[in-house]
Amino acid sequence: DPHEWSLSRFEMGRYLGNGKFGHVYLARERESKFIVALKVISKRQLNLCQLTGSLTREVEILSHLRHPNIIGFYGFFQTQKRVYLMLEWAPLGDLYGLMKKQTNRRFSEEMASKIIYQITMAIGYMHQMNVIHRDLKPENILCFHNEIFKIADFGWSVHTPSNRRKTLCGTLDYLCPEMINYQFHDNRVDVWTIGVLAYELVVGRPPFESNNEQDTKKKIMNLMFQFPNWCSKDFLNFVKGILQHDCNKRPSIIQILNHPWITK
Ligand SMILES: CC[C@@H](NC(=O)c1cc2[nH]nc(NC(=O)c3ccc(N4CCN(C)CC4)cc3)c2s1)c1ccccc1
Repeated sequence: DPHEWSLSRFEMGRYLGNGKFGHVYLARERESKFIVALKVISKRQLNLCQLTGSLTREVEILSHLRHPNIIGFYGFFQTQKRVYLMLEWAPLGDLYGLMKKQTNRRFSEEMASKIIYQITMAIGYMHQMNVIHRDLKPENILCFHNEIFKIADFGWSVHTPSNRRKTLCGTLDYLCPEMINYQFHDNRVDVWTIGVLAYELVVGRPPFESNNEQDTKKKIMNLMFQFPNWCSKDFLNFVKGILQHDCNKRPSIIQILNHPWITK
């Protein structure tokens, strides 16, 4: 581009919302009139929480990922105090807001299945690029016209070494299962979240929801969740297949995409 990106090249629009370490605004590039979502992150807050690394990783990851169900990233610029990410504009807001507007504040199984299909395609692409998202939830999925949905906010994503498991210590041979669960992230964490997301979109609340963290953790560790009686057999089978403690028993991305609840 003829000259550097800077804030002066944009007309700032309305405030759209906020996330962990920043806010997002609508903005229009003056010459081209191109609309973007400008994500503004304060460096001070990042430094305070030693999270500059996660922003660098987010920019690094976003600039390498290109997929129809991952939010577009056009570049970034910074001032003394802030970093600005130029992101694709999603006109219908996030999936959490859209879900709350549905009848009974939840989606039909048919609609939820379409959403899960698109998100799973994006996750599968990310895993091929050795990236795990780690923070999949309705608030981090943005909505477009024609029932298109895209993953946003890679603030907690990391690169995984391809197929090798990252542990903090020693070889896997001597680690007991619960230690393993807490000692490394591999891309099956995203598979688990696809199951949680599917449940929330269809039922209207997450499977292990409780009013305090301990109870939620207890429900997760003991796999305590039920389905309302109106859920289909395929749906029960889909979610139960994914929400398994032993990550080796969880389906692969391909198996998820070929499940009857997705393909029918
Ligand atoms: C997903 C969180 C993440 N967000 C992004 O990266 C985001 C990137 C990006 N692109 N377009 C967006 N659109 C909106 O935020 C939006 C919000 C509400 C809207 N409506 C309200 C309801 N109305 C009926 C229709 C219009 C429409 C668009 C967002 S958010 C983030 C993370 C950290 C800091 C800031 C933002």
